[in-house]
Amino acid sequence: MKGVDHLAHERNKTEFDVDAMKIVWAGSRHAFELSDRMARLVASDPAFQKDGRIRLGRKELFKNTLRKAAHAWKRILELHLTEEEAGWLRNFVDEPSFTDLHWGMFVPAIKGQGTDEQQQKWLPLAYKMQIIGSYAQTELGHGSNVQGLETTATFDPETDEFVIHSPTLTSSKWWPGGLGKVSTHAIVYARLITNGQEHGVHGFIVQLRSLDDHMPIPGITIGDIGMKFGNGAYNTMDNGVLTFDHIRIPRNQMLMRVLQVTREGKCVKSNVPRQLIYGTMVFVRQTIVADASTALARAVCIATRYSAVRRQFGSQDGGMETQVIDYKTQQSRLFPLLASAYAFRFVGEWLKWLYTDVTQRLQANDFSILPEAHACTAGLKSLTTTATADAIEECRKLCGGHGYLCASGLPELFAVYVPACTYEGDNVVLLLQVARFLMKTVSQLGSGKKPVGTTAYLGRVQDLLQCCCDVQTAEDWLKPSVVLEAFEARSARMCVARAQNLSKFENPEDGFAELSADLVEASVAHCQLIVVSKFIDKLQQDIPGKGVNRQLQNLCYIYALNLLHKYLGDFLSTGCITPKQASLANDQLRSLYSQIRPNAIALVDAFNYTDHYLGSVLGRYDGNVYPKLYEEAWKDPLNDSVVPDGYHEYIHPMLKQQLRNARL
Ligand SMILES: CC/C=C\C/C=C\C/C=C\C/C=C\C/C=C\C/C=C\CC/C=C/C(=O)SCCNC(=O)CCNC(=O)[C@H](O)C(C)(C)COP(=O)(O)OP(=O)(O)OC[C@H]1O[C@@H](n2cnc3c(N)ncnc32)[C@H](O)[C@@H]1OP(=O)(O)O
Ligand SMILES: Cc1cc2nc3c(=O)[nH]c(=O)nc-3n(C[C@H](O)[C@H](O)[C@H](O)COP(=O)(O)OP(=O)(O)OC[C@H]3O[C@@H](n4cnc5c(N)ncnc54)[C@H](O)[C@@H]3O)c2cc1C
Repeated sequence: MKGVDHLAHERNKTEFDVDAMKIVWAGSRHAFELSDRMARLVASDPAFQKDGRIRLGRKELFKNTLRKAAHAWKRILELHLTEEEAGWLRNFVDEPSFTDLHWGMFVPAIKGQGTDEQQQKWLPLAYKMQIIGSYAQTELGHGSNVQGLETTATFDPETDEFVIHSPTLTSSKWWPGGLGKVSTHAIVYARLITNGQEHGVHGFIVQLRSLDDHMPIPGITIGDIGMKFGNGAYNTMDNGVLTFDHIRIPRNQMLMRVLQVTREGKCVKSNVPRQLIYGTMVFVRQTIVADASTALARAVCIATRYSAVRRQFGSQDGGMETQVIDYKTQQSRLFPLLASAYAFRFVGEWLKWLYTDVTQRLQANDFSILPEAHACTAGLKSLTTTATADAIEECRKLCGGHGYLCASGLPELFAVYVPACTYEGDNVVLLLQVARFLMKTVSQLGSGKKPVGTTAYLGRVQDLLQCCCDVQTAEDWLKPSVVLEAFEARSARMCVARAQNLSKFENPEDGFAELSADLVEASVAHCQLIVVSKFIDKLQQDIPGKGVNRQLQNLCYIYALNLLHKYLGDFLSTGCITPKQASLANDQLRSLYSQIRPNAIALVDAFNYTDHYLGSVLGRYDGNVYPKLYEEAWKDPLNDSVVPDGYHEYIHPMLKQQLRNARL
């Protein structure tokens, strides 16, 4: 059987309506149709082809990215695409570039932190790309500790200007994407100083380069910080270094939604909380969660299709060998990742809803759920990006040797994805933020303050500390209430135990530092509970399509029970479940793998990825892996000549030398 036939045969086994699942995956029919149209538009345009990207040198690679970004903008204007359509188009171009920062951080920062007048002035310029913006927060010396940033913005009342200055080497802005070679402007985060007094870190709109000849504004030193991990990958981005030598900007270029500086240099607080200065990060972290499911789904799609095509061992009577997807070990590694892709999709959908809700409340001066929004975006960003980065590497291994070839698409996907564990907040630092939120919530339980939202379960802490898991058979693990209670009890018990340990310290900050590794574990448990509970919520919705809900149920329980298996130590040590119940969960997991198996290919087809977007010979929709892999090898520049360049200089003399030695 050829690879092509393998996948056709697999698709015949499907037990659910794949087109209906495509809509579930996309979020709505509208989102499906729009993303499908944009994916095809990009895939059919030769200007967006990606072949050979990994072989380009840095300069060529970067210029190629500039060309694609310009072409994308041209098509957006020609086709009068909406903002939503344009976003999808850029996504399918599939190449990190300065436009990510412009649309993803510069524009949102002005929207979130700018006053109405500032928005009216700057947004039209940004929307028409008459200016290109970056987000310059991190410095050489500080990234995580935002309050430790050193760049200063000193108000000069004589000229009604701020003087932006880099007082030390470590105050150099370092990392901002799009900054190195492209951006004309940036939101620069700096310590505000007025009348000799410091007022914390704020954002300022600063012009960096001339709009006529692109030269840096006098007093600004700017460049790229150098090559990053992997070929192609994130090297299409010009992450930059930037220093200021007393650069003057008008007073009205400080983003003043949170704090206004008057003509006299007086600081006037508005009614919005200071934390809103961090609002852009909350927004981006939320988008990163949605993107995690996309990246994970790509890797899983490649590994699943290839696992159905690949055969090793097991031939009987000269018959065909076993498809590697039929090995239980392969299933136990692959199917939880497939389930995670769906789980992250749905939690991403929910997080988007939460973000929209918070934004609307903020507009109505209701700031009550800002701490929860911060904890959820920080925690879920950390959980989903860590899991996705690990999963991409696991998918590479699931594809055996061929997974290591760039033609598999996995090395580049890994290299481009892995910094997501660091940018927008180091994943451990973010989990510590969640831990602070959880410990605060637990400490307030005695005062009668009822926790709401994702921490509502902590309001039932007494019950959860005593509850006994009610599982007697493997089938009992398919009850949503049972699974939910196990995850809630585990998280509640871990939080309470950490809070009790913290209370033994005289100084809470000392305790927090000493127990930080344990606290991070409690944060992970809490975030996993959120993902499980949002998946279960999804199952309660009316989901149309033959067999679709059944598949989602299977995936949901695979996600939950695999976590239970992986974090068994937590569940057993907190006494939420017994070893016997854990063993039943494992039995159920194996049964679920068997049920998912015939649907695996259709479940990845539901992601609706074009071959262009996947960029993988192993993950091709038609399964025609071997002929294409063979063809691909001959495209390598090393194969341009039969005898390699360097033969006469290095190989031939060596061989001759050996011959001479042999004769001696
Ligand atoms: C083959 C494939 C090829 C190509 C592929 C193509 C495409 C790529 C594919 C995949 C890529 C995937 C996704 C890409 C999508 C987007 C990303 C694009 C680009 C990335 C650009 C990156 C940008 C950046 O990194 S910008 C810099 C980000 N920096 C950080 O995140 C810094 C982290 N630090 C902090 O956030 C904080 O300072 C802190 C850690 C929270 C520390 O604060 P601390 O408590 O010490 O002190 P504070 O006084 O500051 O805070 C006290 C108080 O405030 C509350 N708080 C803190 N933060 C927030 C917040 N954000 N919102 C609300 N409240 C907040 C905190 O809880 C305290 O509250 P209490 O006082 O009540 O306790
Ligand atoms: C590809 C990429 C793109 C980026 N783009 C941008 C951008 O556009 N704009 C921008 O402003 N920035 C950008 N950044 C910077 C990024 O936001 C920071 O690198 C990130 O926030 C981490 O900060 P850091 O580098 O200071 O790490 P550090 O904080 O120095 O982390 C080093 C180690 O210390 C640990 N650590 C730090 N603090 C604590 C603590 N309190 N407790 C326990 N452990 C701790 C961390 O877990 C980590 O293991 C980008 C970074 C990358 C890699």
